[in-house]
Amino acid sequence: MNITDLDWHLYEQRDHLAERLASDVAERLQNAIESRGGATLAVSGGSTPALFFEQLSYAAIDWQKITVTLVDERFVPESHERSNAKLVKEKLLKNAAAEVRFVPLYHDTARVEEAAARSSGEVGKFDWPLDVVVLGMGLDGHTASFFPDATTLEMLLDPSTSERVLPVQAQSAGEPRLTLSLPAIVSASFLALHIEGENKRDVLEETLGELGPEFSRTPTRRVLDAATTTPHIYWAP
Ligand SMILES: O=C(O)[C@H](O)[C@@H](O)[C@H](O)[C@H](O)COP(=O)(O)O
Repeated sequence: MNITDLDWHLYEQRDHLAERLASDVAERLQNAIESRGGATLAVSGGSTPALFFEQLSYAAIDWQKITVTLVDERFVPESHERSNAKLVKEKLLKNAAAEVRFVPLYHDTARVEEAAARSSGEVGKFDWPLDVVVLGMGLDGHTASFFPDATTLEMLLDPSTSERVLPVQAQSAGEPRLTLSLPAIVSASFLALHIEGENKRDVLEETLGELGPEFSRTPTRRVLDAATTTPHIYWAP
């Protein structure tokens, strides 16, 4: 994978990026609805996507035929301030998108592994592959919840797993996580990586230049390398 194998969408301002990403995602979802009667969208959490979610919530598309889920989730209940489901419900599930079907990943189980097994079964009932997946990236090169210090990183990045959702234990993650698996992400018909700021641009360019063996590359690079369609990079300063 190198810079020319990606579709770059660069903007001067974050609000322009949010408008365009929302428009591109909405178009892909509506196209999926027109071709097969439904569409699936998986979004990431964190601090970057709020403006994009707000813009997407106004899209005039057939939201009642769309299912939204998360790329990853912290193992906390929706009432918790760190919940990605909370973020999505506050920023995306409103306006035109208010009634969309949302499938969270968190379950109130004793162990994150049990929650992963339950959500794996639930998202496994979707029409696969997903139509749209929007990823973020951390400054450590993680994407989804594929943290470089995850105890089971190679399992998380296993391209042959049949699991759709996996549990994650990683010191740097803050709490146990739930994440879509690598094949669930990279098989998306439209795969977008949404990053903002110079630091993340530098991290991305560094990871694209990695020459070491595959297993030593950052998780973001491993995902981009495994993508079945040309990944779209959305960036603003
Ligand atoms: O649960 C999460 O935190 C996200 O899904 C995660 O993968 C996120 O995309 C990156 O950590 C970037 O987060 P920021 O947007 O906060 O920089």
